[in-house]
Amino acid sequence: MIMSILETKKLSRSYGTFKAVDGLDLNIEAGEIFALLGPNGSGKSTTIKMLTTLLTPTSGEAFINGYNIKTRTDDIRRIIGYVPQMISADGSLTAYENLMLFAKLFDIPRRERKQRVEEALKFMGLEEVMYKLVKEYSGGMIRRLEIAQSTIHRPLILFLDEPTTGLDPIGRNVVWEHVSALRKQYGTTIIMTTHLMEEADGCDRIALMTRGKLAIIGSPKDLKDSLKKENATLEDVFIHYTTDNLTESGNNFHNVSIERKTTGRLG
Ligand SMILES: Nc1ncnc2c1ncn2[C@@H]1O[C@H](COP(=O)(O)OP(=O)(O)OP(=O)(O)O)[C@@H](O)[C@H]1O
Repeated sequence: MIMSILETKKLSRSYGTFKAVDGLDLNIEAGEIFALLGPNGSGKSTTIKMLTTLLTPTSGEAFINGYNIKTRTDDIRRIIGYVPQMISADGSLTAYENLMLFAKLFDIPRRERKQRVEEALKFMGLEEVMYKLVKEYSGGMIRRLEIAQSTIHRPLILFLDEPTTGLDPIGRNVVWEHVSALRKQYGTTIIMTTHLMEEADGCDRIALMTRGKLAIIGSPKDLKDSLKKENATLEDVFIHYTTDNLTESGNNFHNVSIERKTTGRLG
């Protein structure tokens, strides 16, 4: 039997009476590159925050490497890395100094720190700029530094919240290459949120969320095949599963047709 490295059972989180994540069931295998996809406000970041122990679930359960996220937060923090949406590197320090801070934070033994920091910077392609101030870095370089920071302790799972937002296609590709290399070299499981179909298409599996619930889960091919439409794209999948049924929305067919007739008369 293949062991899941991450499992959630009816995982839920409410803000007041609003259910941001509503009964999420997920199983993620070790070494997968897994994407959480969905419209703004569908609950992706809330899910990541619960799984990284930053937010307590309202109900349901989740296990990471067998540890319960409610009771084993310290154990979980030791085996995960997290790159949030917001910038987490200090611009007034060099990359080397930023990474040294994280090496101390993660209790890397003093005698190993220098070597581990240099290795991590090299792995992310930053060895030539490691003594430059981070405020002089491009967006892509900052992202790679943040990934180096969050993986200095060689976590089993790396969580990335929209890792390539705001980057140009070249910066995006470089970040993506380095993320893939982490999986290849260290077997790191990667769980990311993204709004980019192209990025999701490169993942092993995708969980498409809408209104806090799982709409569909599977490989990019499974998702496209589910539409039973020739040459379906992930964008088609996204629209199909996340756009409100016309009869459910305020702008239903009846309203739209009345509006169009009125527009026609005005024209
Ligand atoms: N601290 C909070 N208090 C109240 N509501 C919140 C809070 N954080 C998130 N929400 C709401 O919960 C819902 C889910 O938010 P979340 O940030 O998880 O969505 P998301 O899918 O990550 O969105 P985006 O793609 O825009 O990052 C949204 O409606 C959001 O407004």
